[in-house]
Amino acid sequence: MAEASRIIYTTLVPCFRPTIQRTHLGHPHLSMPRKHQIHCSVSANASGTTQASVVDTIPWGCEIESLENASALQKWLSESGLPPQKMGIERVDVGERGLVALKNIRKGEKLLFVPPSLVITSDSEWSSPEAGEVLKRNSVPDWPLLATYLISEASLMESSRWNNYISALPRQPYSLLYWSQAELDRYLEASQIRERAIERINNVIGTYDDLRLRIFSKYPDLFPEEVFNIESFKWSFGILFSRLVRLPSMDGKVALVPWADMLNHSCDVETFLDYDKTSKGIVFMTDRSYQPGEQVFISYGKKSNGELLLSYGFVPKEGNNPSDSVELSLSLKKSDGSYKEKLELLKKYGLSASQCFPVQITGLPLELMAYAYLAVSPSSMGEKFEEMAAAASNKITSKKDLRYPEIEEQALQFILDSCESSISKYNKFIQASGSLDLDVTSPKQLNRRLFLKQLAVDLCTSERRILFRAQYILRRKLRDMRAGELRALKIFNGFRNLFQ
Ligand SMILES: C[S@@+](CC[C@H](N)C(=O)[O-])C[C@H]1O[C@@H](n2cnc3c(N)ncnc32)[C@H](O)[C@@H]1O
Repeated sequence: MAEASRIIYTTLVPCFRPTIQRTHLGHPHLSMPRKHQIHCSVSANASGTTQASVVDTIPWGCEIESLENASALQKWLSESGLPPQKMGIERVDVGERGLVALKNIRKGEKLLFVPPSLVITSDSEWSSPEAGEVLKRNSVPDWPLLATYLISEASLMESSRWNNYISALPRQPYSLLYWSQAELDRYLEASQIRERAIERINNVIGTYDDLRLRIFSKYPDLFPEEVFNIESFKWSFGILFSRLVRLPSMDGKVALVPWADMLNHSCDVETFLDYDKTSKGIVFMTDRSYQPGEQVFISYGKKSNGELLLSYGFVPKEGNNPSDSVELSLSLKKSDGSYKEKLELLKKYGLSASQCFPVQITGLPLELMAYAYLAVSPSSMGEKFEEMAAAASNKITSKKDLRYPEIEEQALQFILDSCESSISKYNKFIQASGSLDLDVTSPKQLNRRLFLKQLAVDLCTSERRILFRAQYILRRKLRDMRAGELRALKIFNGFRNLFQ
């Protein structure tokens, strides 16, 4: 039971991310139309690991480029209380479907006004009230509850009040949840996002297994396995990861907001969705003006390209995302005489012998420097180990800007070595990517592979760009330090000659 609730809990809690604060809710221009993708999925095998299997998709939702369901959605929304809009759903260059200005929209205007009655939250009424009761009695947290709610409502088709909304949702949301283990290994080997995707897939599988064991198996009439299975859960979690918003003015409540969730992400805007207490609706305030025909964007939050690929299945164009970062992994050396002592301190501060830190184009985080100090410090600096471990963690508020001039050069060299070993993995993948498709046997498979490969190449190129910058900064710093040391040595030798 404790293990079961841990699985549900971990599904909801983002994994440890030192330094960068992430906030809210998010394809590059690809040469390949998405409709040619084959639907391939990840499922659990007996050992709990993931494996690839080509399966039928779920029977509801639509192909994302289908505007037919989108017009039924607009009609239903306006009949259900959505006020007249200055935007309409159209096919767009960025994001396939999106909201496009129908009239001039000024900077600073509030748009949308989706009433709470049209918003899906954990408090929404269930078309099958008994099913909702069972989940609430078992204190199922918001995310798994909403995932089950979506499947329950979707399976009821026309009998659900959300039928028009669900029919317009993508049948296969774009997210790494839909990449097989082999695809993740093949295309994302160089990037730490591969581990994040595997962790997320396993969390979804774990959450489903937990619900099945604890609840669904006990109420098979309410939760039949033909409907509530790993395929439908992968779909509903894919929808949640790519569409759920956190509403700051509703105490951070998470919600699916029909209509608003047709807005695509742009790294150039900072505006996000929230509940407006005055108009009593979900709104966003434009931070630029739009002409009729222009696509209107919001921000899904300050997310790296890897995070956008993980949850939303797209990668912004290289250099377009000011919040982009790459995870650099540092590890304690097993040969270190103080390995055990250092590891224990790291654990005390929630860290491990191998730790990832987000590096941005603007520089390296202080936590990473503290970890590097700890990794290279000799046993004679034992009394400093704890402050280094503490500063490497993002859990403390104490001084993080540590400086130990006597080991600074070694620490910087240690980071540079990790950075260069990571760059060589990216180089290997990007160079090999031209030949990755030679073993494809069918045109359908070729299309999917080209599509995934393009996303992976875009991601790896943007991550490597940040590492190149870090490499440049580190090399320059080390060169300056070494030149300074040489100068100091020359001066010292000059003095010594003077006194000889
Ligand atoms: C909240 S939905 C937005 C509406 C979506 N385009 C639709 O038709 O349902 C998020 C999804 O839109 C797409 N998307 C959003 N912003 C994008 C962007 N800047 N580039 C490419 N795709 C984007 C991704 O497929 C993402 O998973």
